[in-house]
Amino acid sequence: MLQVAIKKKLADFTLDVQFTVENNILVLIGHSGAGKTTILRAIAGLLRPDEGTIIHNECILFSSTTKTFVPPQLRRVGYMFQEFALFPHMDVRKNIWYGVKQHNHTTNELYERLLGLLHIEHLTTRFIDRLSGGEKQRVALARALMAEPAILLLDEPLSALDSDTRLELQAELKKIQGIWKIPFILVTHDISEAKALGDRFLFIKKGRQTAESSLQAKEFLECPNVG
Ligand SMILES: Nc1ncnc2c1ncn2[C@@H]1O[C@H](COP(=O)(O)OP(=O)(O)OP(=O)(O)O)[C@@H](O)[C@H]1O
Repeated sequence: MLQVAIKKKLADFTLDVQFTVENNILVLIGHSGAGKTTILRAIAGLLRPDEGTIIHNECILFSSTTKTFVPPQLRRVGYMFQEFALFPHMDVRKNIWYGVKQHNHTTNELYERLLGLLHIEHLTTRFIDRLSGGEKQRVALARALMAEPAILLLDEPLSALDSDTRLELQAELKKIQGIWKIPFILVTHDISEAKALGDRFLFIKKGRQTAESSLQAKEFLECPNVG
């Protein structure tokens, strides 16, 4: 379980949130500038909160009290950015293996499995600038999972895609979460995407959570707190 209780002074307000994530998908919803990406950056270790704790399975990743700050490369947090952050001068294979320290039987097996799961076997020698948006998304997801993260953060991962590809990849993300069984935190502005993917929802407004919910998708439609 991931436990987050942090405060961070930002330009216009103070981010102040407390939540937990089990091995399922938590969706962060809120207007642009509400603080969603800042929460992900704090969990990944790319930003240091002013106060609070971030604890994963009893391992303290951040604590202002004990002055603990585990650096990003030691956190086992996969982060899929809005713009994918793939390397254009490398082919798909190199992108997926980037950052993996060991090439052995286990990692080779994982690589083959991810190619199959994400239907990208035929793309391994293709350069990134020759891929469609949906293919890039799959490669970025394979790269994030190849590092065998204990937590996966997804910042609007499907926002650049057409609606058919989006639906297809939503189903794949859900399936992969079911197989990996680690906490996923997903940021989206799209309510139908939130409903399709989320097990729980956290509504963020000016750095504060306005409501937390484990409502089923149908009931979620009527929730008045979105935004
Ligand atoms: N390191 C920082 N120091 C101070 N203010 C920051 C910092 N990073 C972001 N901000 C500000 O904090 C607020 C929250 O930004 P954040 O990127 O977390 O929002 P968001 O909800 O992810 O928005 P979007 O949906 O547009 O991506 C914004 O007003 C932003 O300008």
